[in-house]
Parts: sequence; C-alpha cells; structure tokens
Amino acid sequence: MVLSPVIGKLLHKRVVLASASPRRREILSQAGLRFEVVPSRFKEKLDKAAFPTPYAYAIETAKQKALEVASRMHQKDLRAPDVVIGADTIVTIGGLILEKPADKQDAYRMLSRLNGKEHSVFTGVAIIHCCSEDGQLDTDVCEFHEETTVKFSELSEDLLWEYIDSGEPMDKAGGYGIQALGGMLVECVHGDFLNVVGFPLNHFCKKLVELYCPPRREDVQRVKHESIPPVDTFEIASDTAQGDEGCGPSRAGVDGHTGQAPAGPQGPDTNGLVENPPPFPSDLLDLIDGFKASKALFTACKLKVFDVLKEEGPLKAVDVARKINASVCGTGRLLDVCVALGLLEKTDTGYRNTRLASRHLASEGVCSLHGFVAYNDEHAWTVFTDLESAVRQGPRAAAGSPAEDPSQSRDRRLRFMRAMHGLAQLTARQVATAFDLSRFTSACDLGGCTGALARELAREYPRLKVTVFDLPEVIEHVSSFHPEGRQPERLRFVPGDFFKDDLPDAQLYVLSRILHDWADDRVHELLSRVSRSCKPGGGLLVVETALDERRAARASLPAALNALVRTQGRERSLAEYRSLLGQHGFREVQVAQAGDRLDVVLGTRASSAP
Ligand SMILES: Cc1cn([C@@H]2O[C@H](COP(=O)(O)OP(=O)(O)OP(=O)(O)O)[C@@H](O)[C@H]2O)c(=O)[nH]c1=O
Repeated sequence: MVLSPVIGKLLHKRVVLASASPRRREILSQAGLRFEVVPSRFKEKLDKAAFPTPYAYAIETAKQKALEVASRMHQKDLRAPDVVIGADTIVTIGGLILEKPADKQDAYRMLSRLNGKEHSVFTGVAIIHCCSEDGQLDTDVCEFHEETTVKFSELSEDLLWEYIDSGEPMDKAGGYGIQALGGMLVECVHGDFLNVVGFPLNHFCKKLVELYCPPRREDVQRVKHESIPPVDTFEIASDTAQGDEGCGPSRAGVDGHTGQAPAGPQGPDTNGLVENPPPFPSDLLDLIDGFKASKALFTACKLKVFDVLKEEGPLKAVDVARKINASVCGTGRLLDVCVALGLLEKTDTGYRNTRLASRHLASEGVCSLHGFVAYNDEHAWTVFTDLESAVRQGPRAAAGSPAEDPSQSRDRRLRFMRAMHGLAQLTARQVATAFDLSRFTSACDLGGCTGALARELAREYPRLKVTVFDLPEVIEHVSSFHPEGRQPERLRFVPGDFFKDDLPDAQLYVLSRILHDWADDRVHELLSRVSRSCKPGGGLLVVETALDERRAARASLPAALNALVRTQGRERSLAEYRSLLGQHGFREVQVAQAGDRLDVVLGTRASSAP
C-alpha cells in the first residue's frame, strides 16, 4: 500500500537503493516504494576529522555511496537510473563516531561506551537525481540528516557479552540493533525510531514533498496573508489541483534552486505568481523568522520559565503565569512557542521542560547556558542591531574584549563572566582531553576567567598545577562562581594583565577563546610574550572556533560577526592559527576538534628563538 502520495510519484521512475542494508530495503519497500538494490562499493573511509560535525560526515558518506552506484550504473548501461538513494548511519558519543564493529572486542568497546548513557544516532541520506545527456552523467544531489537520541540502561558485562555472542552487533553501527535483541538494551528513545534502524522514512517523505510537490498557488497566497509556511505536511502532496505534471521531477525542486521558476504558459499572473511556482522556501522563512525564535527563548529564560517548570512542572499556563508574574494570555503564547521550538512539552497535566531545557536553560546546574542566553539577550542583541554600521565601517573602534574593558560596568562584566563560565563548563572536558597533556606539570590559563577550564585540566591531569591569570576585576568575582567554596589545591588565581604584567611561570600556556578578540598586531604582541615566557619543550594550547574552508558549518559564522560588532578582533582559519604559532617559535603544531564547535591547536616551543 502506498500511504504517502509522494511515494506514488516515484512509481514510474527507475529508483535504485545504493545499500546492502536489509533494514533500509525493508523500510522502503514497506512504505510502498519500488526500487532495485545495488549495494555501493564506496569504502567508508572518509577522514572524520575533516568534517565539522558527525552528521556532515554521515551525509558525505551517504552521497559518495549513491554517486558511486550512479556512475557505475551509468558506465555499465549508458543509462543511469532516475533516482539513487544512499544512506549512512552512525552512532556518536562524546564526540566519537562509532560505525560497524570490526570484531567482537570492538563491539564490546562500543557497547561499554554506550552502557548507561545517552548517545545520538545520525543517518545521513542523499537522494541523487540522474540524467544522461550525450553520454555524460549529470547529477543533482539533495541531502539531509536526522538525529535520534537513545539511552542505554546500565547493563552487566555478562549481558553485553551474551548480546555480542548472539552475532547481532556485527553489521550494525554502534554494535547494536534496536529493532531486534538490541531493543533490550535501550531505556528510551527520543526522535524517529526508524532513523536508528537505518532510514529516516518520515524526513525522507518530507524531502520528497519538497522536491516533487511545490505548494499550489492557493498555498502560496495563504502564506502571503498568514505567514504560515504550508510545508512539511503530506497533504500538499495530494495532487488534485496540480496533477502529475505540476508535481513532476521539477528541476527547480530537484536541485533546490530558489531563484526564478520558469513562467507557466500564461506567464506571471497579476499577483506576480507563476503557474509552476518554485519550491516553497521554507528554510529561508525559518531564517527570516529566526530572530523571533531567539527572542522567545531569551524571554522565557529571563522570566525563569524553565526554572519554574524544572522545580514544579508540569504546570498549566495560568500557574506558570502566576509564578513568573506575567499575563495568562502572554504566558500561554510564549509557552506554546517554546513547545514549537522543542524547549517544552505540552501534556494533559500542563507544560514541562524537555531534557534540553532542564539541562541547559534553567539557571542552575553545570551545563546551564542561562548566563550565555542572558548575555546574548541583553548585550549581543543590542550590538547586533547595529550590524549594518559595523559592516559598513568595519570592526568596532573600541578595543579589548568585554571582560577587559575597564570602562565596563560591574554588572556587564559579571554578565559576560556568567556567559563565558557557562560555555567553558560545557566544553571544558572536551578541550582538556583533545590532546594528552600529561607530560606537563604546570599550566597557565591566560584570560582563564572563572577557571572552568583550569578546574577541568586539574581534574583530568592529577600532576598538573594550574594558574588562572586574568584581570583583577575579573578575579575578584571568581568565588561567586564556585559556591562550594574552596578551589582545588592545584588551582590558583593570579590577577594581572597579559599585555602588561609578567606571565606566571608554566610549562603549558593556554589561550582559550582569547585570540579572536584581538586584531593581528595585538595577537602578535601577546604570542611573543607567551613565547618569551615559555621554555623550550613547553606548550601553547589555543582554543578557538576556526573559520576553516572545510567548515561550511553555520556554527562558525555567528562568531565571525561577533568579532565585527564587538571588538577589533577577527576569526581566523586553522591555517592562520598554525602559522601564528609557527611564527612565534612553536613547532609540531597539531590540531584537534573539541566537540562540534571548537578547535584546539597545540604547539611545542622550539629551542631556537623565533
Ligand atoms: C544503530 C542501528 C544500526 N543498524 C544498522 O547499522 C548499519 C549502519 O551501517 P551503514 O554503513 O550505514 O550501512 P550498511 O549496512 O553498511 O549498508 P550500506 O548502505 O550498503 O553501506 C545499517 O545497516 C543499519 O540498518 C541497525 O540495524 N539497527 C540499529 O539500531
């Protein structure tokens, strides 16, 4: 049975599934798709470190699998299939990508890593439309990914080995099959179950709707009046008004061109709408509306909605309104928007936090980003409204990072410190473990703010003594960030200015999220001071979000703008950071990623002066 009309659109096409996975075959054939199976010969050996995110890796692998089949079939038959579908499923935990285990020991290593914890399963999918012209293969690639989180129960060694001995883990990413025996390991799943099994059918159907069934004119007009994107529903796929022609393999739909669609036979009508409108630009509308979503999140945080619900949820809108001292109508709308944004859940008994909100948006807790949200709301929001003049005039004349600007008010400094503290706590472990730093016995975190990274370094390396060096007006507030009182013995805070004062002695210097705040001349000045203090064999660890050519990731783009509106600094590429370290006498420069957004660069001070 073909439930989704859009799958029906593919019935007259030659569709190929470029996969040997029996699960993918089953999911797609149960959805009513008719296709041939041609397993891909593409070796899954792409360099994972070359991708900004795990899903970028999965998408690229899926694309390469499908392209290999398309080009092999084209060469063999001189007729490529119409559509080739490739997919790749990976399991990720703590920044690590797990694929199919090589052997039983490998399966054991994977399952022990997942034991008792939550991990993400990503499937990257590529839908390739092929067309042969003059013997040449022409392809249009549409790609997407889906993420599902899965939590394993605490499992005994015996159970893990029993499961491994069943043989089930061996052909499955992460070493388990949720659809079979492996289901017993799983405590809960958040997201699309079939995505874990190997193919995100729901997202796939939505993509097909985008590709094959651009919205009808009535829908476009409705959008004009109501600003509600009529996408992502399968009803649009019903082709009563459009017929097969309008819903065909539109080039504009297939290659995602958002430009002008060719005018229909009558040309543009009086509204400027055309007979065959281009695919509805839902991503673009999301982008246009993006600031409203941010502001809703900021406001809910500021009003402590997530704190109230963490402590007492689920609660009805009227009760939340009373607790946050706001109107019932306004609160109800804000709560519904938070539900739509995936921050809250609405149940029969009222609204409650999603796990994401409880973890990151409530004001307390080690993973809280409440301070970072407040900083964005109260500071970044204001300066970004002036982005146009920053773009016109170039970076702000005001020098220095917010923590270092002496004219800053105490409140503003504290707000900035809270923001940095939240971010640093969240990433400290990944930064501390990006390289093995156990050869060092002393480290100095320059501009180390509240010591969040320094604490993690001290925790990770039991021999390491860590000094946090920051401005006196910053150090003065440190104790309020560690309410439990005493700092660990191997951690000390020294007030000073890294541009003026002698740097504390250390074997390893750390500059975490510092360099991007400064223009090139100041960066050279700082690095030459570090280089002079660092003894041969010592190290310099730089932590930044690098602008790398490979990284088309949106993650690094806001940072590029930050530097423009906030300081004289700028983001730099990994090649630039490497070169900066080289110019200041650091050799054997290595690069690693700490999570999705941060790059860590480590250099060793050479014996000869630069
Ligand atoms: C987490 C999980 C994974 N899988 C299977 O793991 C393989 C992933 O490997 P892949 O590289 O994406 O695919 P493949 O099997 O090598 O096939 P191919 O597409 O030819 O590369 C796929 O099979 C999936 O179903 C399950 O069956 N159940 C699960 O719970």
